[in-house]
Amino acid sequence: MGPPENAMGWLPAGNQRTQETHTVLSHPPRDSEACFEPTGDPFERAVAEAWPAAEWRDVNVLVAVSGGGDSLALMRALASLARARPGKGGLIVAHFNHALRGEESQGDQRLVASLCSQLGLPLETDSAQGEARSEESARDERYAFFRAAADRLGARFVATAHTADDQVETVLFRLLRGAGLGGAAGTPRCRVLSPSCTVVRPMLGLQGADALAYLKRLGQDHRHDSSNDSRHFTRNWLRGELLPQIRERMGEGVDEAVLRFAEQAAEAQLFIAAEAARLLELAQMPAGSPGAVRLACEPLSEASALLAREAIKLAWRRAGWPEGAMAARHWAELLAIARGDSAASDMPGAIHALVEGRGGRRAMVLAPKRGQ
Ligand SMILES: Nc1ncnc2c1ncn2[C@@H]1O[C@H](COP(=O)(O)OP(=O)(O)OP(=O)(O)O)[C@@H](O)[C@H]1O
Repeated sequence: MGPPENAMGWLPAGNQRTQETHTVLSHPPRDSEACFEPTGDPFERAVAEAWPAAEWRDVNVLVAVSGGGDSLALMRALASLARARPGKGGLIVAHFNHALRGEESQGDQRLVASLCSQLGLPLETDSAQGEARSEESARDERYAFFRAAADRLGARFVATAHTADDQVETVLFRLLRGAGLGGAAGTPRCRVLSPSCTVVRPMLGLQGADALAYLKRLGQDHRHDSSNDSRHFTRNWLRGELLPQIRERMGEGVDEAVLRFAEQAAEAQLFIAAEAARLLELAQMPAGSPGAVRLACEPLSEASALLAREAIKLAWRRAGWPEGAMAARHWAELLAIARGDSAASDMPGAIHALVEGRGGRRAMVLAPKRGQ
């Protein structure tokens, strides 16, 4: 589906109401000149530099707005930039009400809705059906909502307001929990959400303090998420207690140091991924039976352990087998089997590994166990 268009570049009238749980409110811009006058504000310039308007003004963009300071700043900046540089696309605000904080969650939604109405931006919302079991499941629900909304509204991008502060927290948090190089690379600037939609994070290089200063200049209120004050969740403790202590002890430069490390990790990860894909091309053989994966052992034995392990992981991922149950020792075991250092065995996730052939013609076959 191409991006819907109408005279203003917003949604066609027929798209304004599509599902019971979704609402798209299209308001005539009230006091629009005051709202949209490009201010030449440094924050807007920084957002424009990170994500040039030429990349998004001719397509529909969902702006993910929670009601907190970062995402309201992104919404205001993109709205101002869109006004300064009109195109064929439109901004649509997307808010997911997790309904985890009672009246506070309703207040978040009201603030987002009222700002949409003030700026003349369409709003797409949905609410959680039950209480999310974990932060992960809440996030999954939110991204499922973004995916469905982007698909239905023909949005090419979902823009989120992750900042450099979020990135520092994410990288430290993952390292402390035992991330590999990929995890240490942090949140990517872009990621594919669906075949037709990409998540972009134009504020990854900006700080939350810049966003708040911008809102202050605009006289724009924002919401405070009281659950962030609780130290119950490790991530909040890291943000609220550990990081301030680290900064006090080691200076503000620690943030830069963590971000530089994350960038290097991302670069290294990209390089390794490309090399692993090349190695897999050499190793992959016709599977023989449906759902199975057959890999020639020779190229895997000759390559470095790092690349061979990554090639096996890639084959596993491409087969669509779950990675959750695979710990580092399981990947190491598969590698040892491929290299002839260990006998074939059962892997978690109901996959069986066996070795066929001899010498230079050995192949490792991975296949779901019978009856699974
Ligand atoms: N309820 C929400 N509705 C719409 N957008 C949201 C909502 N919550 C978060 N977002 C978007 O996601 C961004 C990051 O939010 P937050 O840091 O809370 O998410 P996270 O779960 O830590 O990260 P991730 O989105 O990578 O999983 C926000 O700045 C905003 O753009």
